[in-house]
Amino acid sequence: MKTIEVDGIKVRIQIWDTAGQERYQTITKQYYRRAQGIFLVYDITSERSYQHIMKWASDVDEYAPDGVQKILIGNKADEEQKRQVGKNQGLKLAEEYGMDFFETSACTNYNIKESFTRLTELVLMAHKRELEGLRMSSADELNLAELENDGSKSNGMENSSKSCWC
Ligand SMILES: Nc1nc2c(ncn2[C@@H]2O[C@H](COP(=O)(O)OP(=O)(O)OP(=O)(O)O)[C@@H](O)[C@H]2O)c(=O)[nH]1
Repeated sequence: MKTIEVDGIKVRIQIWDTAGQERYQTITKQYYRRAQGIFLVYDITSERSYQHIMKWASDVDEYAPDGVQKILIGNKADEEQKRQVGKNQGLKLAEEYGMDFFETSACTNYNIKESFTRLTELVLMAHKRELEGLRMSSADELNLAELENDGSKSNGMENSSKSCWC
């Protein structure tokens, strides 16, 4: 659990670090279901981990809720001398997936706060959009109900006037 401040609002976030190893995949997938935001993390010193992002992204598509917010992370930015994945490769992949992208370092703390703040911001914005959507659709339903009501009133009047004619 961590409390961070986004646009002056204190937000308490719950962070889960899922296991990357194949043998834990069955358990890992269960965590996706309740996630609101997901970091897809590769290691900039490992081309292989970058190639694996596609697999992670398709798992997320399959198991995470529709509106889940995602950010691509290239971690170990402090290990420049061992770099195998260019920053442009990260940016390109993130663009393909329509995600934001950060290079980070858990060692030096580079971009850690920034990426968590951004993901939280995206989750909050998505939540707000969802609430507005719900409010609008319930307003539509009310309008429809009113129209239907009016319709039945006018029907009623027609009927009552008809009954007068008889
Ligand atoms: N230099 C450097 N090393 C890092 C960084 N982040 C993690 N490491 C190291 O990388 C190794 C793996 O880190 P983990 O946090 O276990 O990686 P993980 O992806 O969670 O691994 P799984 O638990 O198998 O999913 C450890 O030795 C860490 O100390 C970083 O930003 N820079």
